[in-house]
Amino acid sequence: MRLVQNMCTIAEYPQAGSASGDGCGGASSGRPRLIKIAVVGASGVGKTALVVRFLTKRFIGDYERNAGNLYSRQIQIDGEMLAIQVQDTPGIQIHEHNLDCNEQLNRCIRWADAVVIVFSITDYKSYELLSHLHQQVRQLHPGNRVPVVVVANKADLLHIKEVEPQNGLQLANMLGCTFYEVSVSENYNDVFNAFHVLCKEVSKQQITSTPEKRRTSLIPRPKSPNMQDLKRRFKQALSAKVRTVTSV
Ligand SMILES: Nc1nc2c(ncn2[C@@H]2O[C@H](COP(=O)(O)OP(=O)(O)OP(=O)(O)O)[C@@H](O)[C@H]2O)c(=O)[nH]1
Repeated sequence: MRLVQNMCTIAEYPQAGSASGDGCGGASSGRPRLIKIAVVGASGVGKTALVVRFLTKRFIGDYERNAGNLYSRQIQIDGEMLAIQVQDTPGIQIHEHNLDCNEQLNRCIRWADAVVIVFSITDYKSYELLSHLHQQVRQLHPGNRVPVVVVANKADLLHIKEVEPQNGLQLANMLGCTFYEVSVSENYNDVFNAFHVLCKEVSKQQITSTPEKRRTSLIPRPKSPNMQDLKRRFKQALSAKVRTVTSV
């Protein structure tokens, strides 16, 4: 795993639509296709722990408020090597039911090909943020169905839960998102599956959209008629007609 940069420099990374950032650079340039994932959610829900667990299999037990780091790693999915960039974002605050989404967070969401929204089953407020965040993603990607996975974390802390995991599932279904209940501290496989499914979804989108673009550019345009040739053939036809008329 490689920690790329602090997210302040995120703009320096390939943007969606650029040669390596639009997912179509891999096949032609030999570079692996790039998949960019933003991990968002309230403070303390386990975003950093989730990202680090996915990338290193290790669990971080310490809590340190983070400013947002960008991690990169190559992983193989369905036989293809993909370059994954995961942006960990600072915890979001909610003020009187208004989402305090700063420009930094918006930039991360805009940058991403896919989003993981994390809440903790031990924190009802973090659950309430879920639909606000989902709305924010849809607003920042108008007309583009960016895949979103909802992760309900800290499933090992059932004795202090404030949210029924079932509620998380229902809400995720309503929003059209895939749902995963995980314990980052106890289970690596569920964490891996959540990211794996997301990467597969993005990869599928990239593959289906790219050949389409290519195909349309490869379809041979009907040749514009050669005017000289048309004139010649027209003259020929005319003179043949004239000949037929005079012979009659
Ligand atoms: N018991 C338990 N603790 C967890 C789990 N996931 C994360 N934690 C702990 O929760 C605390 C917060 O985790 P972080 O990953 O730092 O949370 P964060 O969402 O990145 O927090 P911010 O940086 O404030 O946004 C840490 O002490 C983690 O060890 C889990 O599945 N179970």
